[in-house]
Amino acid sequence: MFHRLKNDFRLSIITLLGISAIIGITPFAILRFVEGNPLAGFVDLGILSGIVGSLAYAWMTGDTERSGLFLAIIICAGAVTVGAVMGEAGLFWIFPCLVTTFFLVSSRLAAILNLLSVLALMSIETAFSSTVQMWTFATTATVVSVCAYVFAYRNQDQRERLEHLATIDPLTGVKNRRSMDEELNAAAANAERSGLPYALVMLDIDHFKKINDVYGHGVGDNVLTDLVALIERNTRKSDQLFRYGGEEFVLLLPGVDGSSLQAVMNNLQQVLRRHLKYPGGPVTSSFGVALLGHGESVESWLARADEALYHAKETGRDRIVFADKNTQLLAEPA
Ligand SMILES: Nc1nc2c(ncn2[C@@H]2O[C@H](COP(=O)(O)OP(=O)(O)OP(=O)(O)O)[C@@H](O)[C@H]2O)c(=O)[nH]1
Repeated sequence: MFHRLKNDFRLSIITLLGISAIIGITPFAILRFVEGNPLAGFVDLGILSGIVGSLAYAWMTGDTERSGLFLAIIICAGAVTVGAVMGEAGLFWIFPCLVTTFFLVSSRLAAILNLLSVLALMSIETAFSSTVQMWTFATTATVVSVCAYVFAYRNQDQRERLEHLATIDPLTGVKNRRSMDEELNAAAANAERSGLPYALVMLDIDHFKKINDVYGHGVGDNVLTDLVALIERNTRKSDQLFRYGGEEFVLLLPGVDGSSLQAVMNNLQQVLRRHLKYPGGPVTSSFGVALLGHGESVESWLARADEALYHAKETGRDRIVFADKNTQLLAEPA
């Protein structure tokens, strides 16, 4: 539970706001009934049920986009209804709602929802005691919305930047090992659900240390970026490349097995042999390839590909080694 809250920003916001709203609104709902205003009491109860429903939906399905939107609509509609039913005393509820929407949906959608809510309230004659009060309300609501918009925009921008820094390898621009773990787990879950075959390739540049030692790290870096460009140009859009560490990469190939996998690998090896170069000549690579077995864990899948790569290195480099389902190694002709 804490893991989900920590890793899913919107879920944590929905949970925090949902619980705050429940704690904040419940005493008012009770008070309305005690004071003999059942209409307002039922409005509060309706809002509370909507919030609880969105919260439960978010936790059960993980679909925080839809539940966030649902929650934003409920609180805006709720605030407008409270303003309509209670008049002046109910108007203040719109202000926390105007800020909250920016945490639940995209900034643009939040701005639209806020505008619609303020216009809806302004169209209810009984909600305001005078025209001056109505325009004062409209102005303050706009100021609050604009400030919340600027804050949410900056916040989202910074979050995206942080996410980029945490998941992308700065040298090559491909995803790093951290994102790889997530993607491999997602692939294994999808394979289990849909039966789609997945292949994993561990690729390691041969004698890379020599390139660095003789020509310097700058040349080594260029070889790494050239390798990534070549692989990306010669694989499908659905394939994903990750930097596993140093001069080692992992390529995740969905939807290939058997002979098509062999063809993909042979083509990739040829492309790299032909086009990957450093000032001292061509650069070769070794490959360990493993198909995801039925019910196999990601750890075992990676270990088999790693073992196959080790075998490729041990048996002369510049080779593709396929690991079969039972972790026995099948050396392919280079
Ligand atoms: N230029 C550059 N070098 C790196 C980077 N990351 C790791 N390396 C170097 O990669 C080299 C890896 O060397 P080894 O693990 O001995 O592998 P190798 O020389 O390729 O030998 P084999 O894999 O056995 O063929 C080391 O010299 C690291 O310093 C990087 O980002 N840029």
